[in-house]
Amino acid sequence: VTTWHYHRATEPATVHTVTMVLMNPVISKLTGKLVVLASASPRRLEILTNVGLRFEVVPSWFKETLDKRLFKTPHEYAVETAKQKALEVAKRMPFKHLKTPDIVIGADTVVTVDGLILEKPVDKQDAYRMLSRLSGKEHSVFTGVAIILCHEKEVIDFYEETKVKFADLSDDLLWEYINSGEPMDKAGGYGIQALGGMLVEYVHGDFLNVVGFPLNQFCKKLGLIFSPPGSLTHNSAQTSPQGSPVDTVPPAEPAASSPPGSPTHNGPPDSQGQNIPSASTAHVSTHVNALKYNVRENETEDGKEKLSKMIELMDGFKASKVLFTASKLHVFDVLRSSKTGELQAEDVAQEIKASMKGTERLLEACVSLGLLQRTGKGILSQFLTLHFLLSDGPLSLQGYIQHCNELVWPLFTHLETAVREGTNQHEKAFGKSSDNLFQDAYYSRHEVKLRFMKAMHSIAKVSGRDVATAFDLSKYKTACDLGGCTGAMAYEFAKAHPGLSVTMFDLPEVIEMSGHFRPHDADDRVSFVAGDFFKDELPKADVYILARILHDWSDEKVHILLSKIAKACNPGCCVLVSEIFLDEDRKGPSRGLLQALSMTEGRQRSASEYSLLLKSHGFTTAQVKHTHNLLDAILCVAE
Ligand SMILES: Cc1cn([C@@H]2O[C@H](COP(=O)(O)OP(=O)(O)OP(=O)(O)O)[C@@H](O)[C@H]2O)c(=O)[nH]c1=O
Repeated sequence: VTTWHYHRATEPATVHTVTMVLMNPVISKLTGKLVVLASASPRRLEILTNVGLRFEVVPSWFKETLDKRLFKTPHEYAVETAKQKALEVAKRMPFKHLKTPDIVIGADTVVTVDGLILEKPVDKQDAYRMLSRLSGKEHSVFTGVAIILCHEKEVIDFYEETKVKFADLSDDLLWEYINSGEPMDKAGGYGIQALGGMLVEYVHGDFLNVVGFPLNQFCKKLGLIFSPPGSLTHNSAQTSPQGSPVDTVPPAEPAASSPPGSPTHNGPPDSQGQNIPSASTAHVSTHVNALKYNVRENETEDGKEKLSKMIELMDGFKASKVLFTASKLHVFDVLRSSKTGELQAEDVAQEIKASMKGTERLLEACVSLGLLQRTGKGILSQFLTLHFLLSDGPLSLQGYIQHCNELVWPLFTHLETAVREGTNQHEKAFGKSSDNLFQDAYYSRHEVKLRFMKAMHSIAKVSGRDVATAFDLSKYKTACDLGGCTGAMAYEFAKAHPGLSVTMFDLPEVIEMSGHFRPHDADDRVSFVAGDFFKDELPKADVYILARILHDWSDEKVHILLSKIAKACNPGCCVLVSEIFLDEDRKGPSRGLLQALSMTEGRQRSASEYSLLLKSHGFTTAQVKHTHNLLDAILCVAE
């Protein structure tokens, strides 16, 4: 066990330290607490020492092996790594060192360029590859920081970005620099604080962040945590870009959502018989223990921003219903069909057969929400949203909007009961229970079935291209879209991959109606096969597509389906799962988490959870793609 104690005696002068402490009341708040820096970086030690912080150094044993592909952004990767480094030390200390720290600080610095994350070079050649990539370009340095409050079981995390531009560097200069030995223990292969400073043309942002620790933001965060009530001096620190400044985490649970390769944190209890918090089981608290409520808080910019967020949330349901109603009454179609694309409120009222007063209010609300535009002469459709709002057209979301209005809205009116009982509220909302969601709720009556299919069709149309082009599938000849509904996704795959024939497989009653949705120029490489993917034999294919399927089912049912696919697959064949991927810490996206509230037996999962489910059936994750569209995608190959 390596523990380095930092001794005050090594400081140059006591007077100097006292001045520091006085200058920084935040740092002095930590006096008397056992603060641990979970880092072997001499630069972090120096930065924190220089401001008078007293701490112990216990380098983390956490290996930086998280799968980078599972993170949407480099800073999420850096923050998660910092969190894992700090958690490892927080868990180990009570056992190996027989003391529980008050605070553990972890950090991780990465350099990003050309969409790549660069960490410490493994050898000289690697350093050369990194530095020559950085030559003549601007790059970003992200440091993720995690502060663990061990007794409160809270993790505060944040990151800082600094932009650095390198001059054009000759090979001779690069090799001379590499041979100095400086690059080897530094992210991106350089040290801006030493010889590496000579490579730099400019720095935008916090210099110390590049060196390895964003001191300024760190102090602001400490201010947020330790300021006494009534003092606003430190409460103005910016909120973590990760979300709320402090997230409360409960005692550790099995790390179901940990990315592959990350350790689980359901370790043994600490000396007080409590578990150290685990970052992988994110539980959100709206109440921040460490921040006492301050009545004048809403006078600050931050307070005002939070108030407007609250107002937005309180009114959110009204805004949704305005969109649903305007869409159902065909307001957008009516505006489009007018010769000028512009109408007076009374013309709209007449066309949609509604009262003048009601129509006027609806149109005004639509203008305020950015759905319509008011001109000198009347009301106009917003060009940018129009193609989503019309009832026809390639990118129409009308089907999904109406599904939200007719099915999801009634379910959400029973949310309280759904939360209390943990069950779906179909019976309360629609007067009948649904044991089999698809047979009983979605595909029961003709019009309900059509509405559900229109909803799935619009999602597939809007997201299909991004999903179909997410991965290179050129080596595959056949694909099977399981539960492909109207075939919209299958047609997108056929369009994106000229060498691919796609079988659309769905229940007979769905296939029967899919003709309504067939495009005029239907590609004959798409064929339709009827069957139940839980009961019937699956068509043979090189690629199995599961778009918006798995979230509807429990892990148990998912395993049944995946084992059938695994049996049908030859080595090298693959499964492409397309869903909303939850962030690894389950803090977002809210679109996915809100959808989960009206789910029946299914659940929303992160990319690594899908990856683990597939791994247990012999599929290795090849790539993950966050599309920034309605659905993300993961490609897993049979071993
Ligand atoms: C860009 C840059 C980086 N660094 C050092 O690069 C390491 C990053 O690696 P890490 O994984 O974040 O930390 P580590 O050194 O492995 O320590 P640990 O916290 O124990 O993981 C840290 O040292 C930083 O100072 C510099 O010293 N100067 C610079 O200009």
